[in-house]
Amino acid sequence: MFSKGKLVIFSAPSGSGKSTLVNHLLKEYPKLQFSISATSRAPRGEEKHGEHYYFLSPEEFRTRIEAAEFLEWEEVYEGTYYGTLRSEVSRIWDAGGHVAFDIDVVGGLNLKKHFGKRALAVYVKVASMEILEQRLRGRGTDSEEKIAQRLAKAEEESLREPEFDTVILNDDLDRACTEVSEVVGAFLNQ
Ligand SMILES: Nc1nc2c(ncn2[C@@H]2O[C@H](COP(=O)(O)OP(=O)(O)O)[C@@H](O)[C@H]2O)c(=O)[nH]1
Ligand SMILES: Nc1ncnc2c1ncn2[C@@H]1O[C@H](COP(=O)(O)OP(=O)(O)O)[C@@H](O)[C@H]1O
Repeated sequence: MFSKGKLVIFSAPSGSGKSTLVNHLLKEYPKLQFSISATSRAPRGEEKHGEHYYFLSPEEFRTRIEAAEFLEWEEVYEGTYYGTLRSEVSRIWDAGGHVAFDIDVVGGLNLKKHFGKRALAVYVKVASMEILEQRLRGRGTDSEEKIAQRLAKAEEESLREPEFDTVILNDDLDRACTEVSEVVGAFLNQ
């Protein structure tokens, strides 16, 4: 286990555009496959178990923590767990792929520490908190309370930007997609 493949970690405050950029990359690099996180939050809209997340009850999540099934996990928002299952990385590597993660800043830096040079840690940045707020509202998936929670967390997360290998400014989407493809392509080919 864990003897092959690379890892590309995308972290940023919620609403910065991680999912948008990761989805673009997954189409461009077929060997790059998405690590499906586990969460104890409820599915939103069209989200499906085993595709967007593994949706677990808080009890099941805690049982799996006890069983050491997670590479990293966190209570990202009060009462809501998120984590990366060890089995996700082995599933993708065993199939000959590279792993792409869309996770929060603390989780991303923990994975980078764990995997070292085998991993590229990318921080996705927006030009201002106002733009972040506009994107969170524009996405139309979160209540006012959830938006406030995410903005409060964003302030803290942005302080850790210097710890990442690469920073991508997601202002113009086409330009950010091109930049991210170049950076990730170079890493996967090296
Ligand atoms: N540590 C950690 N954070 C995660 C994981 N999966 C998702 N997250 C983060 O949890 C936060 C909430 O995710 P989600 O509710 O899907 O919301 P969104 O980022 O607003 O789309 C985001 O910052 C995600 O990046 C994981 O496996 N581990
Ligand atoms: N460069 C961009 N310009 C304008 N809107 C964007 C851009 N990138 C992403 N968005 C939009 O912003 C919202 C948040 O993006 P998303 O990828 O869900 O963020 P994250 O995964 O980081 O929470 C979505 O509605 C998305 O379509």
